[in-house]
Amino acid sequence: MEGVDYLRDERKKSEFDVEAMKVAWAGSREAFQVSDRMAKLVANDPVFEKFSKPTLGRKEMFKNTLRKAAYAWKLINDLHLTEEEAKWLRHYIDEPNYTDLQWEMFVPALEGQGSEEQKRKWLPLAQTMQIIGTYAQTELAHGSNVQGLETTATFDHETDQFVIHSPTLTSSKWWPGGMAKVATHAIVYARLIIDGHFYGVHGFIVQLRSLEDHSTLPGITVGDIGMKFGHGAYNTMDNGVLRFDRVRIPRNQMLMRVSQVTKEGKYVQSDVPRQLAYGTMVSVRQTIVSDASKALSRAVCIATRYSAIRRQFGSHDGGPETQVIDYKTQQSRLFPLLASAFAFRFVSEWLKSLQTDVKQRLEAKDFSTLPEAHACTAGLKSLTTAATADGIEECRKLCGGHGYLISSGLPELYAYYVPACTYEGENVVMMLQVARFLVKTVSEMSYKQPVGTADYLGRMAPLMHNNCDVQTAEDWLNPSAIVKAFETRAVRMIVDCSQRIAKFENQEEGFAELSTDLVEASLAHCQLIVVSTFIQRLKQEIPGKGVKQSLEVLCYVYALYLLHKHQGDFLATGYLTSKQASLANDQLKTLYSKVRPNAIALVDSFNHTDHYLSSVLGRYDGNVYPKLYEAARKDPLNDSDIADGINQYVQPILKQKLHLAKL
Ligand SMILES: CC/C=C\C/C=C\C/C=C\C/C=C\C/C=C\C/C=C\C=C\C(=O)SCCNC(=O)CCNC(=O)[C@H](O)C(C)(C)COP(=O)(O)OP(=O)(O)OC[C@H]1O[C@@H](n2cnc3c(N)ncnc32)[C@H](O)[C@@H]1OP(=O)(O)O
Ligand SMILES: Cc1cc2nc3c(=O)[nH]c(=O)nc-3n(C[C@H](O)[C@H](O)[C@H](O)COP(=O)(O)OP(=O)(O)OC[C@H]3O[C@@H](n4cnc5c(N)ncnc54)[C@H](O)[C@@H]3O)c2cc1C
Repeated sequence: MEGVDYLRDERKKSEFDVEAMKVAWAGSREAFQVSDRMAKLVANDPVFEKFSKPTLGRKEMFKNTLRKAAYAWKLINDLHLTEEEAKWLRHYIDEPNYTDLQWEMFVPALEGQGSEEQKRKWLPLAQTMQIIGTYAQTELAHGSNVQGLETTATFDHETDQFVIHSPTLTSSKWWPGGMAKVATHAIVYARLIIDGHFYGVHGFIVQLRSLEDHSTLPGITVGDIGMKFGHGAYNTMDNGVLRFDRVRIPRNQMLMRVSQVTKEGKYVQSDVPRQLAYGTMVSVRQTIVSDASKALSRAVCIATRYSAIRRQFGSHDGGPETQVIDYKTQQSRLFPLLASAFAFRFVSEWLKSLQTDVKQRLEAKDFSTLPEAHACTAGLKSLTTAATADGIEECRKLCGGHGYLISSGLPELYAYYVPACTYEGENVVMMLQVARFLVKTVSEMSYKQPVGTADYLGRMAPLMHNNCDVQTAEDWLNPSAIVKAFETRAVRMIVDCSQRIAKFENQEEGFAELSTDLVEASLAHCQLIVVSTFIQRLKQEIPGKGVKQSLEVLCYVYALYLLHKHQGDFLATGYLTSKQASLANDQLKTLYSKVRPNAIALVDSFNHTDHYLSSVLGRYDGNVYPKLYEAARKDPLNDSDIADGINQYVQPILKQKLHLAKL
C-alpha cells in the first residue's frame, strides 16, 4: 500500500460530514464559499506558484513578490472582487508584502484615527492604491513603550506646519513593513511639541517618496533593515529604517480624530480617550488571533496527514509497520494542537464580534467596554501566537527528519509565523496589560460589578471556597465542571496576586515584583476565555451529521489538555485533588482514541489546498514519497553530476599525494 491508499482508507473512517464541518470551520456557508473560491483561484494560477521561492536570492524574491502583488491587484479590479474576497486572495497568495501593511494597518489607521475630513481626502487615495502606506511606529531603541518614542513633530506657527525630525540614531523608525522600497506614505508616530511643551505621541501622515518617479523626498533617508530569520518567510517584505531631517508637513496631516491642533497652535483633546490612538493595534491584534488558527491548522494538517502515512516499527510476519499516528505519544502531541486550531478559530470569531460591538459603542461615544476589549485582544493575541508558534515547531518534530526539509512546508511556516509573538505587541508585554486590567477590576469591585469576560471575578466568594466534585473520569465530560475549574483557577491566581500587590507601599513596585505570577494569572484568564467560548459555540446550532459531536470531543480535548499541562496551577490553588487531576488525564486519553478515526477528516475540514500548504508531506492525495523524491531532484545542486566548486576545491585535496607521516 502507498500513502495514497492510506489516506483513502483514513477518510473512510470518518464519523462526521466533512462538508458540513468545513462550513462550521469557516463560520458560515457564505464564508466557506468565498474562501474556497479564492483558494482555488490562487492555486490554479501559475503566477502564484511558490515552489521556486526557496532557491531565489533576496532581490529576485522581492521582485517576484512585487510581481505577484501587482497581478493580484489587477485580478481584484478585473474580477471586481469584494473586500472580503480580496482579503482571502491576499491570504492565499501567502507571501508577506507591502499590501499587508496597506490594508491591515495604513487604511485602518486612517479610518480609526482620521477626522471625517481627513478620511474623505486620504481613504479614496489609499483604497485605490494611488498612494501606498505603512505604519511607522517602532524605532531602533523603542518598540513596546510607545510613549517612549523619540521622533518629534514640532508645530511651526508661522507656516502652519509640523516639522518631523529624528533627533538621534536611536529615534530612526525601524521595522515598518513595506517601508524600505515600496511605501509612498507612512503614518508616523511622533511626540507632539507645541511651544516647547510635549503633548504625547500622535500619528502623522508623511509622504516618503515621489508619486512621479518613486524617489525619496528631501529630508527622508530610508532603506531596508536586512535579512530576517528563515530564507523565504519574511524576506519577501522590505521592512525598513527611516530617518527624518526636519521634514515639513501641513498641520492637517496630524491624525485628528482623538485630538486636534488648531491653527493658533492650541492642543484640543476631544471627548474620546487617548487610548483610541492605539486603536489600529487593537484591531490588528484581533486579525492576528484569526491568523493564528489558520497557521496552526496548516501545520496540523501537514503533520496529521503525514502521521497517517508514516510507518515505524510494529511489523508482524512481514506485514506493514504501525502508522505513527497510532502511537499514543504521537496522539498526545498532535491532537491537542488539532483541538487548539479549532479553539482559536472560534475565539477569533467571538473576538471579531466583540470588536464590532466596541466599534458601534465608540460611534455612540460609549467607551465603557474599551478596557475589556484591549485586555481581550492583547491577551488572546499573546496566547494564540505563542501556542501557534510552539505548535508549528512541534508539528515539524512530529514529522521526524522530513519535517526539517523546506519541502515539508514547516520550516518556512515557522519562520514566517514566529515574529507574530513579537509584532503588534510583544507577548509578555501584552499579558502584563491583561494583568493591569484584572488587578484594576479586582480593586474596583467594591463599587463596580465586573462584566463580560471578567464577570466571574464578581462571583469571587463562592469560587474562592468551592472544591471540585468530580469523582470519575466521565464527570469531566461536563462543560460546567470544566468552566468552574478554569474560573476557580483564574480567580484564585488573580486574587492571590492582587492581595500580594496590596501589601506593597508602592503598588507599581508590587506589580513589577509580582510580574511573573501576573503573567501566569493572565494566561489562566485568557485560557478561560478560549475554553468558555468553545463551549458557548457548541450551544449554538451546528448542522451536519456528527459535526457537533466531533467538535465536543475537540473541546474537551482542548480543555483537559490545558488542565493537564497546567495541573500545577489547579493543584496549587487547591481546587483539585491530585486524584481529580489524574482522572482528567485518564479522560483525555479516552478522548484521543475518539479523535483518532476522525483525524484525517478533521484536517480535511480546514479545506487547505496543496498550494496553500506548500508541503510534500501534507499533500491531500498522500503521495508523499514519490513527490519527496521529485522535490529533492529539483534542487539546483542536482542540476549536474559534478557541482560547481568540486573541481576547484575538492579535487585538489583528493589528488594531493601527502604521506601520513608528513601530516
Ligand atoms: C505567509 C503569510 C503571508 C501573508 C500574511 C497575510 C496576511 C496577514 C494577516 C494577518 C496579520 C495582520 C497583520 C500583521 C502582519 C504582519 C505584521 C506587520 C506589521 C506589524 C506591525 C507592528 O508591529 S506595529 C507596532 C506595534 N507596536 C506595539 O504593539 C506596541 C505595544 N505597546 C503598546 O501598545 C503600549 O505602549 C502599551 C499598551 C504597552 C503601554 O501603553 P501606555 O500608553 O504606556 O499605557 P499605560 O500607561 O501602560 O496604560 C494607560 C492605560 O491605557 C490602557 N491601554 C493601553 N493600551 C490600550 C489600548 N490599545 N486600548 C485601550 N486601552 C489601552 C492601559 O490598560 C491603561 O489603562 P488603565 O485603566 O490602567 O489606566
Ligand atoms: C516581522 C516584524 C514586523 C514588524 N512590523 C512593524 C511595522 O510594520 N511597524 C512598526 O511600527 N513596527 C513593526 N514591528 C516592530 C514590532 O512592533 C516590535 O518589535 C514590537 O512591538 C516589540 O517591541 P521591541 O522590539 O521594542 O521589543 P522589546 O520591548 O524591546 O522586547 C525585548 C524584551 O523585553 C521584554 N520587555 C519589554 N518591556 C517589558 C516590560 N514592561 N516588562 C517586562 N518585560 C518587558 C519583552 O518581553 C522582550 O522579552 C515589526 C516587528 C517584526 C519582528
